[in-house]
Amino acid sequence: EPKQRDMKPSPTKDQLFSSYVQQGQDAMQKALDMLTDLVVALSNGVEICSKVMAGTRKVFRLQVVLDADVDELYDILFVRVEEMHQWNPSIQQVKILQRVGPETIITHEVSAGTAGNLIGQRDFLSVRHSCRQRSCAYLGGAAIQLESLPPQTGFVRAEDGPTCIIIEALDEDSSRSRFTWLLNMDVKGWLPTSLVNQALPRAQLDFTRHLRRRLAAGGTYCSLFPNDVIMSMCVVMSAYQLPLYMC
Ligand SMILES: CC(C)CCC[C@@H](C)[C@H]1CC[C@H]2[C@@H]3CC=C4C[C@@H](O)CC[C@]4(C)[C@H]3CC[C@]12C
Repeated sequence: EPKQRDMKPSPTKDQLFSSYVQQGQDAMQKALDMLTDLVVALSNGVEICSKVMAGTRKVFRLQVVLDADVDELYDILFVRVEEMHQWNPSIQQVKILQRVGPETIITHEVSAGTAGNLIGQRDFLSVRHSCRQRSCAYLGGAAIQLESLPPQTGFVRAEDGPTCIIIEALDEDSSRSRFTWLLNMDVKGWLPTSLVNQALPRAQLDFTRHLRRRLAAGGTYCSLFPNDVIMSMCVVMSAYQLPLYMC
């Protein structure tokens, strides 16, 4: 009876938080399990690993070696996740809504509706869980629902997850890492499957390209102005004969 359901006490903060941690851990485990029995295909010379899950959803695995150690990648991808839009034009915003604990956060993400994005703008509500180990880090995530942030008009609420990213130090050179990302996304909306299945691996490649550029810029990366903008500012400022330290 609806009346009785209304009377159910709402969960306490502790109960809520431990359920978020649990959802994050479950997502990570589910996503890790999905990484088996992938099918390799070649698309325009790019190797794409995928498999079709129950139903029609296709999941994609991207695996690359990056020029960064596990700490740096963990820092960029988890600790400073809110800065992601500064180096990744596919993302408009990542906002941490709630810090559930040192390893678990609730995030709201908005993708950019840029020209290269065949799918259009989406927003996501996720629980993200991380597990930092000596020579590797795991980042897991799943879509969640929050009464405080229901799907907004004008936005298509998509679902990212269960998903995971595995960052492992290379045995032969721990200043480099193997980056494995399982993308398992329901983009929602009425779109042909073939278009979605083309756009998703492309979004993964784009992400990697931007991440590589961010890593190459390293510690000198300026969050407010990309390097090329700084250079042109220097040119303009020196034209006005401003002291160079102001550049
Ligand atoms: C194809 C269209 C709809 C979407 C394109 C943008 C996609 C690729 C973007 C939107 C939000 C993004 C996610 C936002 C937050 C995180 C948490 C971080 O710890 C690892 C990266 C990860 C998991 C991002 C991966 C890339 C992502 C899924």
